[in-house]
Amino acid sequence: MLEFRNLRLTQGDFTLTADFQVPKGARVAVIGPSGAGKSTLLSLIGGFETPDDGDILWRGKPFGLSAPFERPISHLFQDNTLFAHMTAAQNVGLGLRPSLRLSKSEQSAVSEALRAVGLEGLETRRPGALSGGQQSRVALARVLVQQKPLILLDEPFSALGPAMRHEMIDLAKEVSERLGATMLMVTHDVSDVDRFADLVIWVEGGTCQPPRPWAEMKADPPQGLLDYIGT
Ligand SMILES: Nc1ncnc2c1ncn2[C@@H]1O[C@H](COP(=O)(O)OP(=O)(O)OP(=O)(O)O)[C@@H](O)[C@H]1O
Repeated sequence: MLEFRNLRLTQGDFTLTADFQVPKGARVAVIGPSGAGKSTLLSLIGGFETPDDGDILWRGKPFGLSAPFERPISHLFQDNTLFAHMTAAQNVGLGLRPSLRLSKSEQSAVSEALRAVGLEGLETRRPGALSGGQQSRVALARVLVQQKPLILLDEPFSALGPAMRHEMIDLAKEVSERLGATMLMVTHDVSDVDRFADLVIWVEGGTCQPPRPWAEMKADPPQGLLDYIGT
C-alpha cells in the first residue's frame, strides 16, 4: 500500500497537499487541470522533490529522504528517455544495470521483456529505426524488466495518436498485472482514464483528493471535473 501522510510541499505561492492511501495493485489515474500539481505529486513519490511536511509510506515504511534510486519505483515519462545511440536491448538492459554488464539471466530477462511487448526480432534496432509506438514499447519493456512494485507514468504516450495510445495503455495494464504493481498515471485524456483506471485521484489547486472509483466519480463528478472535460 502507498500512503500519503499529511504530505505538504510549498513552491512559491503553490502548495500541494495529500493525505490518503492507495491500495496495493491499483491502477490509478491522476487527473486535473493544468498546473494543478499532478507532476509534482509524482515527483514527490519518486523522490525528486522533498516535502516540507508529512511523508510518503510504502508498505508501512516512510520513504523519508531516501534517494530516487533507493525507492521501489519505475518511471515512464512523456519523452520515453531512450538513448539514441543504444539498441532496443541495451536501452532495456539499462533498467537492470547502468554498466550494461549483464549476466546471462539478465540478458534473458531483457529478451523476455522485449518479447512480452511485441518487439521480438527488433532487439538490435536503435530508437531512430523504430516507430513512436515501438519506442514506447521499448520504454515499457524497461519498466517490465525492472520488476518494481510501484510504477509512475507521467503522460507517457501523449505524443502518440489515439489508436496507438490506447494500445500502449492496454500494454501498460498488462505490465501492471504481470508485476502485480501499483500504477499511477497522469493523463489529460478521459478516454485514457476509461481504459486504464480502477481509481482516480483528482488534483485541483494543489489539493490531491483521495482516490475514488472512476465509475463513481463519473456518476457524481466534482464541478472541477465537469469544467475540465467541458460538459
Ligand atoms: N520550482 C517551482 N517554483 C514555484 N512554482 C512551481 C515550481 N515548479 C512548479 N511550480 C508550480 O507548481 C504547480 C504545479 O505544477 P505541476 O507541473 O505539478 O502541474 P500539473 O498538474 O502536472 O500541470 P500540467 O497538467 O500542465 O502538466 C504549477 O502551478 C507550477 O507553476
